[in-house]
Parts: sequence; structure tokens; C-alpha cells
Amino acid sequence: MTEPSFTDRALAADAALWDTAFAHRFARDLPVMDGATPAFRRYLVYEYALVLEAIDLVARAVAAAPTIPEKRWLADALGGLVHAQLAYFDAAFARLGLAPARPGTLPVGVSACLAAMRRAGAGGDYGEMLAVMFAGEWLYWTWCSAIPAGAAADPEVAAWIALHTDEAFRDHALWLKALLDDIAGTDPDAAPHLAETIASTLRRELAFHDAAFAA
Ligand SMILES: Cc1ncc(CN)c(N)n1
Repeated sequence: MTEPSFTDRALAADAALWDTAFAHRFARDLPVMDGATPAFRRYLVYEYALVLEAIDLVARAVAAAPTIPEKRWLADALGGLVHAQLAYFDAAFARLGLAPARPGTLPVGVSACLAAMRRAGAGGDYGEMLAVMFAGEWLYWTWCSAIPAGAAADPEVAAWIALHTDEAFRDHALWLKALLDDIAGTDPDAAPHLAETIASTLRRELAFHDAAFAA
């Protein structure tokens, strides 16, 4: 029998936390939300701020990546954020009459998530950057791929789910997972910090999504 990989062990070690995350109200409510749902409208404003932060994080990961194939892969992921995701927000904000959050107005659960991404990028530890990305992508991949096709009637919601269930998104989540396995396999001393980064990122993700439901 093959040994579980580093990420499989990390996910299993924090199974209770992941189960809590998978059962989060955001994932349950998302398919029935629409552009008039206050939590979804708040979420879009917070999420736009997160995507801007993610662009910087992935750009730093491109710079830190030690090989050309990794730089190329991450540059494609960066392109997805800059093009497809920002285009999504341009259209959704225009249609729903939303605007980016004014500086200093984001709730603490959201700003803490953004700050941790910024710290990971600025710290220059490539594995840590990947671990932060992996936790978020794995969460969204699991959430969105569990939503039955056609369950979301609202076009903004359906388009957002589609961005997190397409092949490119799935492949990116799996690529991050495999690369973390490689890094932890090559440098076992790095593994505890990577596992802790995955878990602490997930905790911040939960606080981020809680914030959308706090009026
Ligand atoms: C808050 C959050 N975390 C993660 C992801 C996945 N890219 C996201 N879209 N939003």
C-alpha cells in the first residue's frame, strides 16, 4: 500500500477543521444566493479585495519559483486571476451596483486573511506561499465541486462557481498539492511549518467567510 502523501497527512491531521470548513454556511447557502442577498453582496466586496491580494501573492511566487516550469505554471494562474477573475468582478460590480471597499473598512476576519497572504508573499518562503494558496484553492475546489450542476440559478453565483470548478482550477489545486508533497519530501524539516500554514490559513478562511454573514 502506498504511503499517504504529505498533504494527505496534513489534511487528515486537521480533518475536524476541514470538516467544519466543508460544512460552512457559505458553501451551503451559495447556490441559493443571488445578487440581492446581503451576505453575497458583502462577500463579493471582500472577495475582490482578496483577489487583489492573491494577485500580489502569486506574482511573488512566480518570482520565488526555482524552475521555469513552475514559473510558467504560476504565471498562468496569475493570468487567470488578472483576466478571468478581475473581469468577473468588473461585470458583477457593474451589474449589482457594488464598489470596492474603502480603505480601512474591511472587517477584521477579512483583513487578517489578506494580511497573512501579504506576510507570506513578503517573507519570500516559496513553500509557505504555496501552502497559503493550497489551503484556499483546496477549500474552494471542494466547496464548489460539491454543488450539483445547475443548482445556482443566479448568473453571478453560477459564474463564480464555474470559475472554481473548471478543469484549470482543479488542475491548479492538484498541482499545488503535488508540489507541496515534493517540497516536504525533499525537505522534511519544512513539513511541520507547511502543515501549520495550511491549517492556519484555513482558520483565517473560515473567519473571512464568517464575516460575510455578520451584518
Ligand atoms: C476567500 C477566498 N479564499 C480562497 C479562494 C480560492 N481562490 C477564494 N476565491 N476566496
